[in-house]
Amino acid sequence: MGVNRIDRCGPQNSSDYFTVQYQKQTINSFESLIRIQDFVHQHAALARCQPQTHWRMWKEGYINLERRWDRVFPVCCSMANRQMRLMNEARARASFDPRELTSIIFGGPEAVKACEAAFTRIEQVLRTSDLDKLPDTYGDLDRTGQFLDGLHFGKAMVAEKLKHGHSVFEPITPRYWLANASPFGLHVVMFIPALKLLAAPEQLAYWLPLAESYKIIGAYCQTELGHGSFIRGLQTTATFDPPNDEFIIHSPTTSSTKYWPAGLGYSASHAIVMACLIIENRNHGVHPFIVQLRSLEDYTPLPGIELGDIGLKAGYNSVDNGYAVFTHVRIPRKHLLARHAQVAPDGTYTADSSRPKLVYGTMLFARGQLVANGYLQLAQAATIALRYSVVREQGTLPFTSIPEVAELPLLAFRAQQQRLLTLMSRAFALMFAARSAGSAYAALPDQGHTEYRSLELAHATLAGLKAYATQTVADGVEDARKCCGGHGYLAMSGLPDLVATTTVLATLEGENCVMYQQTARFLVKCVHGGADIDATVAYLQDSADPELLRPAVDILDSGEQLRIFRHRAMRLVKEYAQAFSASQTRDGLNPAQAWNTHMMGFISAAHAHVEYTVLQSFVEAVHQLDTGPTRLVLQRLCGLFALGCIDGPHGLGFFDDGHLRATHLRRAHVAVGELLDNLVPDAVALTDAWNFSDASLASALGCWDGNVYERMMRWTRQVPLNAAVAKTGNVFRPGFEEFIRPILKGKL
Ligand SMILES: Cc1cc2nc3c(=O)[nH]c(=O)nc-3n(C[C@H](O)[C@H](O)[C@H](O)COP(=O)(O)OP(=O)(O)OC[C@H]3O[C@@H](n4cnc5c(N)ncnc54)[C@H](O)[C@@H]3O)c2cc1C
Repeated sequence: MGVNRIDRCGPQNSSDYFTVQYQKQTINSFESLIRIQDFVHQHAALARCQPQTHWRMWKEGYINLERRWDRVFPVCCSMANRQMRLMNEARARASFDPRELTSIIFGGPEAVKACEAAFTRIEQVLRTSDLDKLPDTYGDLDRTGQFLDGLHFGKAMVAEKLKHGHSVFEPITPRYWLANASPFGLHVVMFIPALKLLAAPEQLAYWLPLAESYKIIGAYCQTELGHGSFIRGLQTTATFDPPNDEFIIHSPTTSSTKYWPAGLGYSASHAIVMACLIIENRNHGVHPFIVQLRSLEDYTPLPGIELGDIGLKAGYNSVDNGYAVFTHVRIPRKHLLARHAQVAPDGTYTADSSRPKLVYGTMLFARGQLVANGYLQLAQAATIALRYSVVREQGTLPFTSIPEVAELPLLAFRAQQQRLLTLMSRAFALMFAARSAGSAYAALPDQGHTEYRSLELAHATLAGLKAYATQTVADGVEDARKCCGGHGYLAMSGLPDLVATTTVLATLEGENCVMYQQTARFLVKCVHGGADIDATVAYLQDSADPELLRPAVDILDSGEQLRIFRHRAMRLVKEYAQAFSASQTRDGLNPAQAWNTHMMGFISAAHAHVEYTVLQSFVEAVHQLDTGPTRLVLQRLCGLFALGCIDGPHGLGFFDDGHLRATHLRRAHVAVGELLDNLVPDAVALTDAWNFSDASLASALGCWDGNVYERMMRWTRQVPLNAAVAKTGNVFRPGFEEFIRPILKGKL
């Protein structure tokens, strides 16, 4: 039998928890799972467990499942249909142990365990682990329903954090969306970091404990109807009133209405409001003020403050992005966050010289969070599409007839392999790049104004990486959706949600075109920079290095690839820096005109620089691993990533100065084919390595077990429209009586 014992280990008299232990050598194959099926089934029936579908606890031949029983039961009971067998066979072809890679992704076995435990707990609270049930979010949720859903998971995230003291759900939601999707997400991602960056010590001592214990809930209130990217254009005013020792927060125009801040509609009690500081008719520029929005007793808006939700969006409807109109709202003087600028009772204004940059440090921190977590959604989309491509069989290759050969799984087609495994390679590339950039923003909230130089570097690094990462993620998620054909367009595939929640990342926390330009400005400065230029950009001064200009030899070698990427970045940055100068000296343009003339070039140059650093991080991360199958699979992904960039939409920059030639491209095509041949057997194991729970994927196409068609039909029958109509003789009465019958009867 192979099963030693099954014990309850949950709350007394509860059938929810079990410890299941199997003998070491017997649980190492699919067959051994099938053998224990009857035993497991019998015990499940005795315990009256609901059969639900989830299994991801296959470890070292010994399993100690201190987890919900429902994760074990169904796979054992029903691992019978063709799709599940295909999935199982594909999984068995892996050349490496996915748990080893999981450990690399999440930072060690203990971190993996803690993360799994957090997900298990929160999925129980949210009741999302029953995969026989159509996820609520794919039912009939209107704007209000979606917001309530957001409040539900937002509250669970807060409770999990406060009770278990971890940060798993600070940057992401239980679906791996960015925390911006929770009504309380920006409280952690922007409000608290803004306090840490902008409040004076005594202010921090007062506000931080309130915020960290959720006695207040904060929003970050910057964007207005009329201005987002151009922060100096904000119009909300904070006028100092010395006799009363107060500021008066006011929205002087319609376009100054605060519009977009997450949680501002109905969730936040307080906000950090970015407003122009006016003292005796002099505008000192945009400053941060802490403003109480609602009564902490009954949550009514305070006098002079109009608040509301901005309505349905393309995504993120779980959060109440809101608007605020301030009409002469008075706040105490000490509510100006005064770490970098102060107003004395007599109206004397003092500020650090670096204040203008530091004020926007909060956005830097938020960008860092976005870079550090955005790739997870790309990995989710690749997981769904790869798993689906393993079990969906459709058609054959040209020149074969159906009786001759069985239909092929989608992943047998080269195009599908290349598209999806390239997406997988990009998810890893972004992950390693995020890690390398991590140190740039991790320390930000605690930095003082003395670190201005490192702030400038962090700003330039994160701006470009934010743009690169978010575009890669959004494009990739959309391609994964397309790779799933019609079913990928169904909400229940999980992909439309991923598309909606990632497409916006190009816009929020700094629009991507604007971000690339900020990096470009820094790079241009570095070309002419002094001796203390940072190591990450020092190559821009290497013009005399003949090594950089040497024609490419073996583009399959990672060292050579790095050189090629560096060459492209250096050439583009210098070329546009020179063009920028020439437009001024030769053509008489002023700097703004010259910049505008070459804007697209600067964006390409910044993109090339970021892509070089991303590849650099990937190559370095692979080199640091011990030799073995896991390193080999990552090395192949790294190669696929690099060659995919050369052959991608931005690849022209490698060729247009003749550094790479058509022969290189042909060589790259052959090499990509070889890499794919080696990677396809590892496709499912790569998806497993990310360790996404089925509930977090919420996808009928992408579950671990491969049971796609049965799950799709089970969920489809539960679609509220179908469930309701089933009760009325399977006729949609209102539709039939009012619209269909008149047509049929000619009574229009
Ligand atoms: C889901 C979501 C959540 C948000 N949450 C918050 C929040 O919590 N708090 C908050 O304060 N705000 C929030 N925002 C607002 C967000 O920060 C802004 O929308 C964002 O910064 C983009 O600014 P914008 O809307 O002014 O775009 P615009 O600047 O108007 O951009 C429009 C177009 O103009 C181009 N453009 C603009 N300037 C330049 C330039 N200098 N050079 C070249 N091209 C340019 C852009 O590339 C873009 O193509 C949120 C927005 C969204 C969508």
